[in-house]
Amino acid sequence: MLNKVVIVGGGTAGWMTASYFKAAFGDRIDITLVESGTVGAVGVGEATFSDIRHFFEFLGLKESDWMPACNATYKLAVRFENWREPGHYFYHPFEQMRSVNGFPLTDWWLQQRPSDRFDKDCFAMASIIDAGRSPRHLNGALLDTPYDESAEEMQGLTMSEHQGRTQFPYAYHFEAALLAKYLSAYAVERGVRHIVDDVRDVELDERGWISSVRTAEHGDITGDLYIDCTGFRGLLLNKALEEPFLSFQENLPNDSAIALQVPMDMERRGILPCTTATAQDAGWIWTIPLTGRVGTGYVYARDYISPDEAERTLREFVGPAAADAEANHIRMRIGRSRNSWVKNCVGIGLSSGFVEPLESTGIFFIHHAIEQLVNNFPGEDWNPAHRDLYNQSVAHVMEGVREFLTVHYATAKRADNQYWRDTKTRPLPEGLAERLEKWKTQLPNTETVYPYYHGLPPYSYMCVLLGMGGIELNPSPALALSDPRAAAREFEAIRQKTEKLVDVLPAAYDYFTRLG
Ligand SMILES: Cc1cc2nc3c(=O)[nH]c(=O)nc-3n(C[C@H](O)[C@H](O)[C@H](O)COP(=O)(O)OP(=O)(O)OC[C@H]3O[C@@H](n4cnc5c(N)ncnc54)[C@H](O)[C@@H]3O)c2cc1C
Ligand SMILES: N[C@H](Cc1c[nH]c2cc(Cl)ccc12)C(=O)O
Repeated sequence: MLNKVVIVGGGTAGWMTASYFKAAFGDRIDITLVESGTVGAVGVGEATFSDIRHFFEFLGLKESDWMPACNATYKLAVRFENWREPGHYFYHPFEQMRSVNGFPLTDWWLQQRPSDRFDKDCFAMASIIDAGRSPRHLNGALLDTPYDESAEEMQGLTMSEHQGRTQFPYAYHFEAALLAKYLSAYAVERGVRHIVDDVRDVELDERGWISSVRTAEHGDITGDLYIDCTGFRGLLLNKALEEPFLSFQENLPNDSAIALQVPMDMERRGILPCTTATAQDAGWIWTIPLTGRVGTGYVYARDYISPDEAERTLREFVGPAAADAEANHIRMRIGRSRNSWVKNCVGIGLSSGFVEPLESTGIFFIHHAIEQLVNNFPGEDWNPAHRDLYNQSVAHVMEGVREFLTVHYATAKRADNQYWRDTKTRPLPEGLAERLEKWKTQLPNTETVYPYYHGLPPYSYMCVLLGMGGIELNPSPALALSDPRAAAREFEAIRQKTEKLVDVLPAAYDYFTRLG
């Protein structure tokens, strides 16, 4: 039986993989995780997709178990500030797009324009976030949505099976290092062998497959399957097996980040329950509220700004609270390994691929990769079809997200300096130019977005196009011939429902005080 797995790396990817495999296979799998005591994890990665709830569910963990341990908060959307013009913002929320008479509500919005805010008119979430509300009532009940948390048909599905069935109303923010610690305890309790040591060498057999990893103090560690979770280094996949890395930089030039962890009195500040991405002269700054601090960072392109200037900009943006915070400068490798599974090695996490964290896709990539690897787990015969299916699925997810992020820059109205002007003339991933043309005629739908599963539904594209404001969008001509009253009623219903929810939902901070 093929059941001996060696994971190299103890960041988010390593521990998510170890704990999920234990939950999936129990004692029938033998896992050793080796992580360096000297090379740290990247230490960022605090915002997620709502799908991550299936990960915790799979592990049998409740929010009340893991959230307080990880200083976690709720994320109801990404809020984009200043991408169109100074002072403008919009949300990309976790909320299903409604449709009226077969047309998405955003299409009706283009025709009726009840206000200048598509997000407030079409979604309840925008006003709930503006008011700093929790998506759960103090008794733990979810805000008023059609989502049934306990519905049987919602259990045990993979992320791609869930897509389109429902939209869970929130994701999480958490402290990456605390999550890794929490998951390591979970995995070790269930039998994962944990070795703290440096992998110095990777031994290959005569076929070029990995036969062992050589550590500094624990000798050679052997397994059947090796998971490379060594981050941007790609020690096994890219270095030992020489799998090439395909860069996305011609589309997405941001190659660096500087991160700060800023302690704050969150009771006084309050929690805005979303990730904020504020456009800057050479990139953008993320702001992520946790229960005891704010995580923030500037994602930028070195071609346009130096690391020192980026650090100055970030510190100014945060203000005096950042004075004592230590800067973590990070060089980002943007793109993907040509294949993430090569021979008996699978790269998961940053070794497999990464795009800038504009839509918080890093942990989603990891979760997706783990689900796919469990579904395609190799047998004794190493049937290459499993490997090929896996590689195809991982490539589609990363290529789709590459395209989605490029859409943000290509369609942002901001064009006030060279960085932002260049975003309009960069090469586009193959097929995107044609899709952008289609979206000018008809808002994105399942037929016209990137055609393979990549985690983002068509409504996510609608939000970005309507919010960024750089291309002209038109309502479907059919709407001029249609009865407008049902759509008008829907806008009014959303307005009323939102008003009520803002009134009755607790402040996000108060909810977490209760949870902790
Ligand atoms: C600036 C930035 C912001 C991000 N923000 C988000 C976000 O908001 N949301 C999101 O989903 N994702 C985000 N990500 C991505 C997220 O951080 C990663 O996907 C996640 O942390 C996984 O990292 P990893 O485990 O692959 O690598 P790492 O965290 O780098 O871990 C690598 C591990 O390998 C070990 N290692 C390395 N070399 C050796 C060796 N020789 N021997 C033994 N062990 C070794 C290290 O000790 C470490 O444990 C962000 C990434 C960056 C760069
Ligand atoms: N897989 C979906 C993807 C998704 C749907 N709406 C949003 C909003 C934001 Cl900010 C990120 C991702 C998604 C999910 O995670 O719900």
